[in-house]
Amino acid sequence: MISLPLFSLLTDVTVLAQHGSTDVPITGLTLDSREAGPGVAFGALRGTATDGHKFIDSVVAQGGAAVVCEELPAVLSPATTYVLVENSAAALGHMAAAFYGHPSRQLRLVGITGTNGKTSCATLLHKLLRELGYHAGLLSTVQNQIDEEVIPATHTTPDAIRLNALLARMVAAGCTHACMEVSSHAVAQHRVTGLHFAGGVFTNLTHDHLDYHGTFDNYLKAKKGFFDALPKTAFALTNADDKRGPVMLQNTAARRETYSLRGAATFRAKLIGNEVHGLHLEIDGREILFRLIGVFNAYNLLAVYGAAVLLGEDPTEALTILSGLTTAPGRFEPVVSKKQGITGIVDYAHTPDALENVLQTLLEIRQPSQQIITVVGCGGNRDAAKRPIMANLAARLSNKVVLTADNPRFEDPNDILVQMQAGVTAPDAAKVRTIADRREAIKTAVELAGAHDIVLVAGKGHENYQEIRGVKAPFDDKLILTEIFSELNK
Ligand SMILES: CC(=O)N[C@H]1[C@@H](OP(=O)(O)OP(=O)(O)OC[C@H]2O[C@@H](n3ccc(=O)[nH]c3=O)[C@H](O)[C@@H]2O)O[C@H](CO)[C@@H](O)[C@@H]1O[C@H](C)C(=O)N[C@@H](C)C(=O)N[C@H](CCC(=O)O)C(=O)O
Repeated sequence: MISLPLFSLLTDVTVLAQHGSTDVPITGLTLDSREAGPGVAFGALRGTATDGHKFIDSVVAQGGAAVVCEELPAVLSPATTYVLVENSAAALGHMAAAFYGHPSRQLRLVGITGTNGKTSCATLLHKLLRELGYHAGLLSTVQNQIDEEVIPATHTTPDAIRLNALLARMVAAGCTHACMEVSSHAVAQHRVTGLHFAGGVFTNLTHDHLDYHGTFDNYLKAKKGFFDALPKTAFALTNADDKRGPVMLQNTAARRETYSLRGAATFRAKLIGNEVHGLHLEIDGREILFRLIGVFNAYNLLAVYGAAVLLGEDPTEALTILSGLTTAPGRFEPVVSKKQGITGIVDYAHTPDALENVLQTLLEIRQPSQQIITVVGCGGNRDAAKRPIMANLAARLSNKVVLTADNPRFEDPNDILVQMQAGVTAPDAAKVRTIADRREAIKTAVELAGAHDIVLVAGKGHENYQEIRGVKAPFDDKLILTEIFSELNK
């Protein structure tokens, strides 16, 4: 069991005031009062739904050893140490890193941020490092991994305590490298504060999460905050073809590097072919055939290749391994019905940009006679502004569309569908139907498809549940598509 004096966790924290001894031994950290008890230090965070400061008294009543807060309670207990800081979340980031022995300093940690491509890049880089012979960890939306061991993920980027605990497990398992997704929520909530990165990668930035960040500018600043905090020993690798790529490199102390499919950059690729069986790229003068499909994956491959080279890996070896890799679960995953000749594609695309990318890719690689039938919904209690945009895109870029429910959460799926439909303009309206039941929607799409057509089921990708009114019921697009194909084959 870890037991460290409180003062040793505060080395990187600016303490404004303290009440009680910082010699007190700390055996655990928490940001949730319900987990507090003797030996535990509680960080009072100002959340989105409530203010953690409300729970300080209950932490004291439970025997909590210390409280880190931005505002002291009116009455202080002599049995608890209070540490006043400007930002509890940032302080907790530093404390969590110190509590677990700064595991990120013992790893070559690469953080990947951007609206789309984070999971694919993190997963591909992890696979590449493993194939190169390293012990490596992965923190992603789909799953966390220590070498082959899979640890379920609850967040894209876990909170600072869980994050450092996982990194410490990686170090204990002998990992030398780790790849992680860095979400904008994580940056804004200081989940990555206190981590030492060997490199940061930016993929792209488009409309998402405005429900949380309020404005696009705030969203951009959250992403940029990650690059601003990189140390000068790190590399900052950005997509030069994305409008916001250059912004990420401003004011960072890290070494600035770029990748591009269009112009001058540290890592350059030329698209030679983009077909159903894979991509044909020329990278740094070498022609390579990859198993991954679509221009968006050309960007992902280039980002991962760049990161590997910046980590000191041999370019030829990195490209040779990358050429054989496939993508992350739920990313452009094919489910083929041989009997009917229909190709199902399950993809996590749940943002306008990602949906457009997938549909553009399908338009590029399909045969002229193949129709595209898209099934898509939008999540409840999340960014409502994207709903009409996604329906509009689906209708414009598909031959037929079935709008359906995603994870409705606490919203009525029919209300979400009405908001989606509002984005469909007159000539496309005839292509669109709405079926709130997602299974029925997928079945209808398959019935609408003729031999050799493509059915795209977008939005949920690897998820194996559908979240309705706080309950996660089993639901797996890939499984359901497979079942529907075999039912029709009977
Ligand atoms: C909107 C959001 O980001 N919420 C995150 C946030 O919770 P919150 O601010 O809502 O917490 P709150 O309920 O207001 O409570 C405030 C504080 O009081 C504490 N509390 C609360 C009740 C109590 O009895 N005692 C107590 O101490 C809470 O532990 C918290 O520290 O801080 C929590 C602790 O870190 C997170 O678990 C929680 O993630 C929620 C579950 C979530 O769904 N987050 C999503 C939106 C998210 O973070 N997504 C990104 C990826 C996005 C993407 O790219 O797709 C991710 O990195 O996963």
